[in-house]
Amino acid sequence: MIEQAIEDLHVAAFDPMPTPREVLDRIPMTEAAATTVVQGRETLKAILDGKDHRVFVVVGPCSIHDPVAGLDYARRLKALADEVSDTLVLVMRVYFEKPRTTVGWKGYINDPYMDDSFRIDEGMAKARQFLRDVNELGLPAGTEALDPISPQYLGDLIAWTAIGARTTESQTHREISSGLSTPVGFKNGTSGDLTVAVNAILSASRPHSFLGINYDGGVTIVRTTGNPYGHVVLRGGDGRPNYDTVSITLAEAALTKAKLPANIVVDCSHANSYKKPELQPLVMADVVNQIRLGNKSIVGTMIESNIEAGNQPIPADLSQLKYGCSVTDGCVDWATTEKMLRDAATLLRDVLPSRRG
Ligand SMILES: O=C[C@H](O)[C@H](O)COP(=O)(O)O
Ligand SMILES: C=C(OP(=O)(O)O)C(=O)O
Repeated sequence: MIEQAIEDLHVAAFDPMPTPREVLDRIPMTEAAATTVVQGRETLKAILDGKDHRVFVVVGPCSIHDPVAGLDYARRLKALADEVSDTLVLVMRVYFEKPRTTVGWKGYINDPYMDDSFRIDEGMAKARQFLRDVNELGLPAGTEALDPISPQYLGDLIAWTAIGARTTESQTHREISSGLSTPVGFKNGTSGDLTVAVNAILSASRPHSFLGINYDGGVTIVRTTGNPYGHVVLRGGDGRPNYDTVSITLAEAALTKAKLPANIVVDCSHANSYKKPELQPLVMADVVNQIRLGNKSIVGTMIESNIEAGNQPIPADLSQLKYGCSVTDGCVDWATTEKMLRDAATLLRDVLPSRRG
């Protein structure tokens, strides 16, 4: 028998991970959190069905790295959500998994201590705790589904899911989406290609059978029924925005041709603002203006926002981290966020009720 190893040549270790059931038992759903999740999902579905005239806004940090600052942000957002609730439905961006262009910190689940210790076991529990805390405030949460196993640990606390620009074309992510309990926004590709997002909605709306794990961590064949609440998220690409009226009209046409509802979310960040956070208010204002001028397809927007503006590199000495400032993409600060949302609510208040018929 050949003596040379032929398997796991590039694997350093297989470390244990608690099962979803163990984590759910440790951090169980509460009545208050469940109410927020259910109401959040139902409201978003009603908006996508054209039955609720409001616009939803997925707003919050590019990534969560400090739960204390994250909850500070969530409390502010909840107060603002109540203030604008006749016009806007605010969903907090609670992103724990970052898809990197090459390499970099991959988020709070992957490396919760930001020291390359990669304690995914602890990160998952901390992420669940944070999500439960946010929901208990009465604020629904939106996240990016990146890892195919994570939804088993966190999915019950999520009201809206994004599939990112780097994974919209991935069959695995389309399969997962077909079984998710939330509406799913598919980003256009990083090149700006919208076809991948339209194809993703079509794929995710159908039943799939694929490999996954159950709550006890056993390998299973997951059989899904299909998700009817897929929609596109325009985030720009290839160095060009795609929130202008021409791009929106082309997106509407692409959805109609695919016999899909013309439901569009505009991401004010990423390539739509050339990754310059200070440009996000211009994108938001433009989108609000389009709605005021009669647009019927824009159902939501996304804003990357934090307590402090901009972003910071992760320092070797973590005590040097600036409180409430992003360690991934740059964000608008809290004062700007309040202004963006209050202005939008004021400008949309009169036009929304008659908008979607
Ligand atoms: O929103 C987050 C980032 O744009 C995404 O994770 C890619 O980041 P990167 O290009 O810095 O790796
Ligand atoms: C990674 C993100 O966006 P995109 O997939 O559009 O790059 C994000 O919103 O964090």
